[in-house]
Amino acid sequence: MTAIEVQGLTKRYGPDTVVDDLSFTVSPGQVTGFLGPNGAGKSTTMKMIMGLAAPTQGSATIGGRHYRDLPVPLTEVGALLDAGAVHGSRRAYDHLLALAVSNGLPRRRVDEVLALTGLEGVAGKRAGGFSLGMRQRLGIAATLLGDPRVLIFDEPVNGLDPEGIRWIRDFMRSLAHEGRAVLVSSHLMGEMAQTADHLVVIGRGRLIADTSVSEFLRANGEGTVLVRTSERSDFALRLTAAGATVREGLESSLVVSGMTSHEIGKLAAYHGIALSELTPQQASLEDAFMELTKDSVEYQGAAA
Ligand SMILES: Nc1ncnc2c1ncn2[C@@H]1O[C@H](COP(=O)(O)OP(=O)(O)OP(=O)(O)O)[C@@H](O)[C@H]1O
Repeated sequence: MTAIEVQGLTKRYGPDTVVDDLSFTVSPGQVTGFLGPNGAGKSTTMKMIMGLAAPTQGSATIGGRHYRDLPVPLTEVGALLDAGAVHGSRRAYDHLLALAVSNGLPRRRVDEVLALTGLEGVAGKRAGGFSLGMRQRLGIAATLLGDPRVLIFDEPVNGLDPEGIRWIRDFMRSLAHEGRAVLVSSHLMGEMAQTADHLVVIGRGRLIADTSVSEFLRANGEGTVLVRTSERSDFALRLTAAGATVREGLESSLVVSGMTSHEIGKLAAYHGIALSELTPQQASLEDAFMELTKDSVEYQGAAA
């Protein structure tokens, strides 16, 4: 069953439509990256999924039910929407215990989630003294108390150092490998490309792209090679015959996919064709993302 289903979801605040007829699904067993520039409506969408904001129109369901109809929500869905939401004076263990008890969950889950998130050593310490990375881990531990099949994280790597980012990324992936559905928001394409299997991209509250990461990478130039030669049409035919896909690039260049630059160089040598350029293209995902969301960002800028 689809883990999260968002259908025609719309949120208006006064005259502003911040989420606009949004539909997408989040499937089990994968990390779905929820991407969009600042102010695109990601947090608002997540809040509506979690029953923290009421949709103006449309619906968001978890395992086929609205959040408000889940008998024990923590056992179905865990969400980290704001890592700062922990009382600084509370000890990590007590924070988790209070959540477990108030949700009717067994005490042993507290020890289990502390171990899962590598916080056993600091269980007795006050959260106020935690680094941002530790607070994020504590927030993630809380989402796992009810062992839910669905997890939602809003910008979990914001402000973390590379080690913290790496830990969160690996953890999200392991949760998905266990068959859980993981929805994680970010405004950084590069980060998502390394973490997610699937991407849902929004701008100005509207759906811009709903695609697998591999498809996105393919469509945005990863693995192409720029080739220049005076024997352009001849070499294009040779490349196509060898199984490559060739299209025209700027200034009489060829953009080749499906072959490495090494293979292309060897093919040229074999046919005695001189190349004046042979350059593997570094796909800039951030560029592709900016291009994709350009209109929504420009709108934001003009409105600000
Ligand atoms: N309670 C509210 N009342 C009025 N406007 C709101 C409210 N909450 C959010 N907004 C507006 O809705 C838009 C979308 O905000 P949202 O926080 O969902 O975006 P986001 O994609 O999560 O961005 P960010 O990465 O900056 O958090 C913004 O323009 C924001 O100002």
